[in-house]
Amino acid sequence: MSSFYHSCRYLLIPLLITAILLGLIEHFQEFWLNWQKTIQYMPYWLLGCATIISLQFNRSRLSYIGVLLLIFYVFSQNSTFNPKQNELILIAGGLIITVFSFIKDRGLISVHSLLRVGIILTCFLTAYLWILMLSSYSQQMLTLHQTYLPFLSASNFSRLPLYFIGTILFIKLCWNSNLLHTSLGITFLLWLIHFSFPNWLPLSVLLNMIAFFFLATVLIDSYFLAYRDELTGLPSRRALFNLSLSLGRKYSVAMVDIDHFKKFNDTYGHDVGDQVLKLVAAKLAQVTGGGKAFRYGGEEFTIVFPSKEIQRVLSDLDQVRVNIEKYNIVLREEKRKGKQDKNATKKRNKKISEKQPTVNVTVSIGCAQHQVDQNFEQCMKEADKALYKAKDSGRNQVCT
Ligand SMILES: Nc1nc2c(ncn2[C@@H]2O[C@H](COP(=O)(O)OP(=O)(O)OP(=O)(O)O)[C@@H](O)[C@H]2O)c(=O)[nH]1
Repeated sequence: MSSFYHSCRYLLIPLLITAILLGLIEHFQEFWLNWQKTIQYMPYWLLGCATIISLQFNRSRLSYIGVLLLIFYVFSQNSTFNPKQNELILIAGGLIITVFSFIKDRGLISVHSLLRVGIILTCFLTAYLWILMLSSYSQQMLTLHQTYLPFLSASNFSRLPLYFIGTILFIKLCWNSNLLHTSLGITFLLWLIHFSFPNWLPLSVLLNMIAFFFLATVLIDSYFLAYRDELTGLPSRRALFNLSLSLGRKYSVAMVDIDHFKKFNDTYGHDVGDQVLKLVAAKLAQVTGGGKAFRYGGEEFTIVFPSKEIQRVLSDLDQVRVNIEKYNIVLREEKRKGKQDKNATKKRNKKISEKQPTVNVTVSIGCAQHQVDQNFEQCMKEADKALYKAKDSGRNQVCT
């Protein structure tokens, strides 16, 4: 369920937005056609900005593609391509986008830049060789086409490598969906649309859309970097203090701490400890009663109940405590050592999956209600005192 939610958030929703945007742009064509001159200049600015900002935020793949799209746009404004050149650019572009979805972001001025330039040239060379093969061995290709893929039109057959890599890119997006990959997928889609339906929407409009997605990716990613905890996915301490500014007079705060977590780490290792932190975070995120969970730091979490008195949240907190206590955590061994340990890890994994050992953790919770003349930090301190009380009284309980 959570992976479906993840796919929806990072893949299906942006794809839906793209489809809606395309529909709206087409529907309101007569309005924006009056602005066509301005729209024609916009890709220079928008793509230029997207390229520079992506670079600033270490999203060099978007910068590379932004620069290539700008170069293509400049050329297409000043000259026309013949059909073979068109096919070459289409296939090479598709290849570059797909390969870029498999490599990592690196600084622009580094040894990796040479590799990226090499990749771009190789993609052009591969597309060129395919086009050359189509024309040099036209008879053999025609036989191949008619024997194995007769349902494809001649133009679709010549784009076969593109459809093949498009499928690979789509599988990659489903497998490992994040905003950057989705942005690359949408670029691929709009690229294909431009070459398949050249008279549908002007290139400038499609490039403006791509620039919009690049900018949105960088901005949303930076927001998550600033306000989300990377390990657990919960909002971070910064997000907690942001929320505190918008709280009214009535609210309750709970501090949650995993019991004997040091011992747990020492027994099972830091990687398993991380797994447990993620699972506890997932349970805390499901707290009822309108509570919002945050990772405060280390193995400590905070839950804020806006507009709630303490008496109304204690049962919700106790329920979440029981949920965590009852949850059987299946231990999964993670790859945490070098290659030499691979075989040993495989053996361990096999053993674990045979026996499926499980562990349980408990949490202690301290809760306080905001008092008049108290600020947020003071209220948290009260919750922290209650947490110590819960620890001193034997742990695995909620105290006020
Ligand atoms: N795996 C993992 N461990 C962490 C992380 N952050 C903090 N810890 C560990 O959490 C443990 C906290 O231990 P303590 O503060 O001594 O408390 P405790 O063992 O939970 O004991 P009580 O709170 O008294 O029940 C330390 O061992 C930290 O190394 C993290 O991100 N991942």
